[in-house]
Amino acid sequence: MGEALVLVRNLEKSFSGEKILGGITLEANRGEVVGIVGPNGTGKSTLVKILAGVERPDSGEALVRGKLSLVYQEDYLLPWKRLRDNLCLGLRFRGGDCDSLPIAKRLMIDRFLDKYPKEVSGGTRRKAAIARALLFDFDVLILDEPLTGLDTESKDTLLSIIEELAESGKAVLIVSHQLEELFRVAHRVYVLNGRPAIVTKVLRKEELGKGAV
Ligand SMILES: Nc1ncnc2c1ncn2[C@@H]1O[C@H](COP(=O)(O)OP(=O)(O)OP(=O)(O)O)[C@@H](O)[C@H]1O
Repeated sequence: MGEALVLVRNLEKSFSGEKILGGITLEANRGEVVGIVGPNGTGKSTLVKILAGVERPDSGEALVRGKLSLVYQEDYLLPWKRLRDNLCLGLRFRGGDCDSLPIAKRLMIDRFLDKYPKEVSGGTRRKAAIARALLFDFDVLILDEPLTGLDTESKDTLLSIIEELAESGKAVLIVSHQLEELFRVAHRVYVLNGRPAIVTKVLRKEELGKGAV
């Protein structure tokens, strides 16, 4: 097993006195694609925000080793910047060249690069948010509902990219309700359930896709 790049131990979080996360423990290793599934409101996005450092846990640990790139459930594209400039935020930060963007071509959004976010479809905005995250330099990629709104070809492309990232030694953590697609790429899937949420099942590669949830 590879080195753990995401480590969550006994993580607890309450909002307004109500416990949402009731002691979550999970990990994602170098070279792994790990899924998190669970009903609406279980606390999956809260877990992602704690890993990102934008929410503070009440107790327990949530660690990311190395550089993190993240796609939130909301696209958070800057409305006053064209897609190209949105995509290039990370690249320019590192002094990179933004003229040719192969990832935009691969995700089939290259013809929209001169448009503003409000001028393109929801699926195109989603792919732009994903492309922006992929253009950062990272060890760990966390994707919160990346497949929502994507057409079949775009989903297939994104799943191929995710597999390649894992093969190149990144850890990829995906929150998704799209179980069939998630199970195609995940090495392990954590099932969260209940209020407060706990991990009720861990599905391994060999069990995935067999109606195990
Ligand atoms: N900042 C906050 N303040 C108060 N309550 C919050 C806050 N953030 C999340 N919650 C509550 O915590 C619960 C878990 O929300 P969260 O968005 O993490 O769930 P989720 O599993 O990602 O849901 P979904 O599948 O619908 O995306 C919800 O009841 C939500 O209203």
